[in-house]
Amino acid sequence: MSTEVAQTTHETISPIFGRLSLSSIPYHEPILIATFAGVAVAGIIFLALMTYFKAWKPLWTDWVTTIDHKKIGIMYMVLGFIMFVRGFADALMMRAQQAMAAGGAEGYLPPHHYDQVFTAHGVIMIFFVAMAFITGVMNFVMPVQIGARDVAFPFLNNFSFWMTVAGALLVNISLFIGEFARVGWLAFPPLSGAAYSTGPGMDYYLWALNIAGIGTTLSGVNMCATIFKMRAPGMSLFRMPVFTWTALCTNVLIVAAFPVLTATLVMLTLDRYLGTHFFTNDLGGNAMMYINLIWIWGHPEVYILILPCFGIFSEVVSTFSGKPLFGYKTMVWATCCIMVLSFIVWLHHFFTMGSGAAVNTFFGITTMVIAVPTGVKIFNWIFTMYKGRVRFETPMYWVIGGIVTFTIGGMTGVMLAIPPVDFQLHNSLFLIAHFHNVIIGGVVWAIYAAVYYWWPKAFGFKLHDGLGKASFWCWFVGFYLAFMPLYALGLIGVTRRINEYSDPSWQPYFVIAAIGALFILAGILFTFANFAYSIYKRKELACGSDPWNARTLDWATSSPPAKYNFPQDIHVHGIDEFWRMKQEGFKWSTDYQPIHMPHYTPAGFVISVLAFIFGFAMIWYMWWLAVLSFVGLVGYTIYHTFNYNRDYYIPVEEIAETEAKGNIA
Ligand code: HEA
Ligand code: HEM
Ligand SMILES: [Cu+2]
Repeated sequence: MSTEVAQTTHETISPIFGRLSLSSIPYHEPILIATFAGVAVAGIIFLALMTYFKAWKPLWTDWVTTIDHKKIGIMYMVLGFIMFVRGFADALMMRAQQAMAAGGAEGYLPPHHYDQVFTAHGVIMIFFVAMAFITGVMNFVMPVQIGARDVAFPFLNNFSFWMTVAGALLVNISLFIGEFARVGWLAFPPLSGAAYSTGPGMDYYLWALNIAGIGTTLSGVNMCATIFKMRAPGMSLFRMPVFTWTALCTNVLIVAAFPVLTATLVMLTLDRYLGTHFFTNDLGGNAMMYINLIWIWGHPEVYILILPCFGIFSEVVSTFSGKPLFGYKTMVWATCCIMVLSFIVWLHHFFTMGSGAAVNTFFGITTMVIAVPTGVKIFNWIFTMYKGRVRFETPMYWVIGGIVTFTIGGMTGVMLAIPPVDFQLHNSLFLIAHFHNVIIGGVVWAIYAAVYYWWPKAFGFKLHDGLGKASFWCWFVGFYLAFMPLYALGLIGVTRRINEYSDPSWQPYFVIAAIGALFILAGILFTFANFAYSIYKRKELACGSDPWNARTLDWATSSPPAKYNFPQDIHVHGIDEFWRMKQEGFKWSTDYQPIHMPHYTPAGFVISVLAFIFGFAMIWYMWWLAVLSFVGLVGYTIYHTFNYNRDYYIPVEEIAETEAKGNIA
């Protein structure tokens, strides 16, 4: 009950501001004040630059209201990089704290702050970095790969994006107004329940993820519909590029798994706000139910992240080896197998919680079985490179480094899948090393590969190769320095989520890990420097529409693609259609037809702003504002359904003019 919460915290709830008061501003925390000052200065510089360059109007008309899948894809990437800076700052803070706090030293982060930092890091990295990145790449690439003009529901796509931003904003606002959760990234009850997590931190967590989760689910529906209904004529399922296949499997997983997350978090929200007892020990509730439900979503979630990245590996490997992908069909079936298997392994996250030997054995074996289709993929990539003329450009560096690193992380995953071993390693730093090993090698570096690979498609010029390779080497060395010591520490029994430790012999490992994080910082900075440098030198780095001599339809468009993607419909005859077109000396004809396109609309943005206000009001118990914003949200949504002016035709003259200019949008 809310009264129960109020009783345990002795909070006073004002009718206007709810439980928000001046004491919610953490002005006694110097780190937060400094961060706030930094963010404020950066914000003022941003506002000034936007005004100076008169960029507000284009920002609104070309980006905020856009329903073009390519622009939405780019906006997801921008969100991902911004949130990555935040998540990585948290990581640096943890690395610094653990390097200092040995043998009685307390370091500089008190426990209540440290706990918020690792929770925020985990939540941000998974939901707003990794998810934003893969959704961004899928948005940009998948529709052009299947020869479509846009996704199936373009408005919904814009709405999904802004809902994700609303969730991300809530997490970040908690830095300066109130606090964030201190419960770990999956918020297990009873710790996350009303009795043990009293302040607003846990409510920030719930509303941020509830709101962003709606965006993700709808985006999953949208992408599935796009792949099923929008493929160019002739593109049967077994002619789809492998990246599109992986996007399909990932979005099927999203549609199947995210509703479970939403339902679970809604039940926890009800426990906290209305005093229900889904996950309490009293009155028939069961906290173990939460553990099961959250992992029934959580395990598929890690494959949601990795599958599109396997798709990126596949596209880059075959392009840079100058060969068709080895074993296309086995690659597709391996992806489908992983998709199905990912739903029957969730219990490996809590072998130690008393399920018994038979159940543990079952889930241990199903988990190990996933190594088989994953191994198929690794060998397919190796055989694609074998006897190919491999070109070692930056995207290929990330991919080869990524495959090697991911394989090591996968192997340690298989070790964790052995229940007796897991009894030793569960919740140790070995586990932390395992998943950073698969996520950084498999997901983050695949995203870097994708950025370096598709950047020329998005903007018409390449990123600088030397800076790209410098970034890669710093990341590569940094990763191994930062995470190999954690395997060693985990094996000697060091647990996760500690902010200090008494045994000084652990300290050298933590110091090495901190140095590794600094190398990673250099790797990140090299890529940001590369963005700036390459934009500055864009004339010199300009390239044609097919700079890598690629094989799939995404490269058949101009760079950047016109807003309608393709001037004519494409008829697909096989796998690697663009390669075939090039062999046959394909040229677009000048016989254009008007192209049917959707209008831009501010509706997605407006609804998401209202959702953000609603979330904020719920977190702070400002009931009047919650009711008002919710009514506004529903009202505006209904109003939007009466907007009949949704589409238009691009006239033939405009297409001819665009194409004559060399196709540039
Ligand atoms: C992208 C994310 C990702 C991926 C792809 C994986 C992949 C795998 N994971 Fe991991 N895992 C996480 C992210 C990921 N994991 C996270 C975030 C957690 C912790 C969450 C938390 O508690 O906070 C976790 C936790 C976790 C646990 C729980 C441990 C514990 O809490 O005590 C286990 C246990 O079984 C496990 C196993 C595996 C296995 C077997 C794979 C396999 O899919 C790997 C398969 C790949 C290979 C094996 C390499 C290539 C294969 C070959 C070259 C063929 C030959 C190989 C063999 C014959 C072995 N993972
Ligand atoms: C870039 C370099 C990174 C560094 C240096 C880093 C560092 C850390 C550290 C120190 C912890 C706490 C470990 C502990 O409990 O003792 C942690 C936890 C975690 N990290 Fe990272 N991380 C990085 C990137 C990422 C990425 C890219 C992701 C996911 C996409 C990620 C996801 C997580 C998660 C889910 C946790 C667990 C949080 C929890 O315990 O609730 N990290 N990381
Ligand atoms: Cu798992």
